[in-house]
Amino acid sequence: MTEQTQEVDEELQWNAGHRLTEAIEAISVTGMARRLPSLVYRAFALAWRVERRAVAALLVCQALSAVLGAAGLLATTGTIAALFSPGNVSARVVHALPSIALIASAAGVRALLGRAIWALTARLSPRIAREAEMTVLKATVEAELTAYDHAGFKDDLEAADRGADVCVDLLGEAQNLLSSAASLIGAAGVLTYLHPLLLPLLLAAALPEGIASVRGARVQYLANRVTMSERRLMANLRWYIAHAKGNADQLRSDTMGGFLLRKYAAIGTRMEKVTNEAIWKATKLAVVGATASGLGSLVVWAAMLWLVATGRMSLPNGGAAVFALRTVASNLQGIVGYGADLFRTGMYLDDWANFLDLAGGHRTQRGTIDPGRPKAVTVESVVYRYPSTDRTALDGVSFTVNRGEIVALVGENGSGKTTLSRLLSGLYLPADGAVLWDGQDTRDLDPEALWKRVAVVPQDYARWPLVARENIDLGQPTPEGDAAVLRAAKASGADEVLDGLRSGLGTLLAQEWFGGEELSGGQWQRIALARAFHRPAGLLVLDEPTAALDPRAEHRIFTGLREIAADKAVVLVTHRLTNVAIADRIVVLDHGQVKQTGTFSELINQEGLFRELWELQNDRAGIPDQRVGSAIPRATSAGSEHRPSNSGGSRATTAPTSGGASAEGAPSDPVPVLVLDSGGRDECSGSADSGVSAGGSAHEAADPTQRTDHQTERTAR
Ligand SMILES: Nc1ncnc2c1ncn2[C@@H]1O[C@H](COP(=O)(O)OP(=O)(O)OP(=O)(O)O)[C@@H](O)[C@H]1O
Repeated sequence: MTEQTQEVDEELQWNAGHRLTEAIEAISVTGMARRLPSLVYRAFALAWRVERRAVAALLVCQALSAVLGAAGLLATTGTIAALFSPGNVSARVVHALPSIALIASAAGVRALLGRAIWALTARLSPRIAREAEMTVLKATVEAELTAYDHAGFKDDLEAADRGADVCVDLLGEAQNLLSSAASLIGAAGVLTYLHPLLLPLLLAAALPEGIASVRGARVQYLANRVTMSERRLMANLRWYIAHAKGNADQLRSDTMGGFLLRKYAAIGTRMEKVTNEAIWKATKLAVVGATASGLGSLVVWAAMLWLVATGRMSLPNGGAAVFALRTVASNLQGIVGYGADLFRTGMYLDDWANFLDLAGGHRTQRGTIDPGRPKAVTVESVVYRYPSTDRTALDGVSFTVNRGEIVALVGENGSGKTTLSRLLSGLYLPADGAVLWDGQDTRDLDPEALWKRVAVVPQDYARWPLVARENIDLGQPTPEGDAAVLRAAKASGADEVLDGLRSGLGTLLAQEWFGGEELSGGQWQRIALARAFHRPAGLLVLDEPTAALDPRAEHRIFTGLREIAADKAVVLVTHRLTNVAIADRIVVLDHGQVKQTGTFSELINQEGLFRELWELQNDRAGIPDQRVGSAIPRATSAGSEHRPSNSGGSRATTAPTSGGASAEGAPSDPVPVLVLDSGGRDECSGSADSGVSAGGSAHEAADPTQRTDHQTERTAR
């Protein structure tokens, strides 16, 4: 058995916030109780940010309700005392009437206040939650891109989302706790007045249940936090299994369904185990707490009976104490229950607050200089390492791209091209060395101002669920409005896409949304290019900008690129080496280091990685149909000059040969090619050697370097 097969497969898992879990485990029950006032304060502070008047009204209603509660209880005592006093019954009832009237009016006004409190809380709660969500979103948008490469960032983000969600309960719980506490204070005062022994006894009786509730809340929160990573993983898998439209075909054709469902079920089982353990633990705590408190209550009632029986408390006071005891007990229970709820909510709220701090840790804290459109962007001995790995993605890279120039980045997979393009466009900051925009370090530049000067077409461009216009102007129209959008669309070939849309620029590009239209991969890439051309940028970064384009569209991009580059610095990342011939300079990367720099003709004429890659790209000796290879300009023949004119992309000048033999001289079967026009019609059929393309150009059909990788591969098959 090889060493490799002995290794255990890594489990699919996200990074749980262990440090947070440990911190929570360390919190004592008294510590937790001490936190409650600060949580109440936090809830009201959040509400205050949302609507001050409503909060003020809420507090006034609560204070009034508490005062009326205490007054009602005192009146109860007065009523009982009057009823138990000596004299005839009617005189006693008359004597009790004012107290009874007070009890009734206090209860009525309290009921009204209760409705007002409910309405105010219901009005404020969703707004608090939205405010909390907005804060999370804002912190996320303001975080450095590299935050997403940090282990645990997304977990923390999800916890923060959850924290924002529970904010909807926060005010209700805080206000319930507050009102229980206010009523308790009134009732406790009355109880102490009736006999000082009763209140401490009652508090002692309620304590076990309180402790158990808070501990139970902690147990449940911890389980929730621990399983959060799993839940996120399940949500991701769900997306891959059911929602990802792009995967749906492969899931079926690769018969992956069963395998992924088993993975999904396994995570669910793992999660259930943790949840069940937590439920069991919380239930045990609750039972122990309730039993202890129940026994405590027995002691309290026994004590009261003893006080009355031994004459230490009068009978009327004993009657009033029954009411007071019940009120205090129910308020205590309210405090325990709402306190535990609030404590749990508070833990989620901590996640929210911690995320804001963490995002603060990643928040873009750079300079404030507005760089303007750069004349030159220089990479100076740049080193970059992704946070999750010790490997160096870029190691001492240096070069300059000037306005009006096109610099191509070339290299094998993983050599650092995309990373470098992100550093150039200020999305990442180097660990060492510097990226200079007209001599100014990107660390010192205002990131927003910098990004306004950059247009990037990344490998994975966003397919925003917006209308076509917004997908091109990105919600940032220029004073020219649609004219500028259409000009950009024309430059990228997206004008043809727009022509086919039901409502032109106003068409919603999201099929899954009612009424939306769906574009093909290449059509989306044209839109992504139009986006970049529309931006008033000084630096244009194109990362495999034509990977999904058909030969005609790709030709259009490369013939127009020089014109677009006239007033911009352009960085082009591509594996299709024919296309890099347009560049003024080519930087060849290998394992994060610059291996070669030069023009196309310089590099093609010297031994080195570039020439090696070029030859490999053009070598189709292993492909049975040698006719495909025969149309490719060979490195040896390209040695003199393969750079096309500035106005155009390279075109094959060699007509495809007919027939053909493999490298070994064996005859090969012609490869059938089916050519469809844009309407899906079978325009013409033939073999690869027929030299006919969708556009009818023999040149384009014959030159595989003008095709997408996908097309080339299909033709080869
Ligand atoms: N988010 C990330 N976290 C950790 N490592 C990363 C991350 N993105 C890229 N890398 C690593 O950085 C190195 C350079 O990656 P990069 O994407 O820049 O290469 P590339 O030249 O653009 O590759 P390709 O030609 O495949 O697009 C690789 O080793 C890759 O594994």
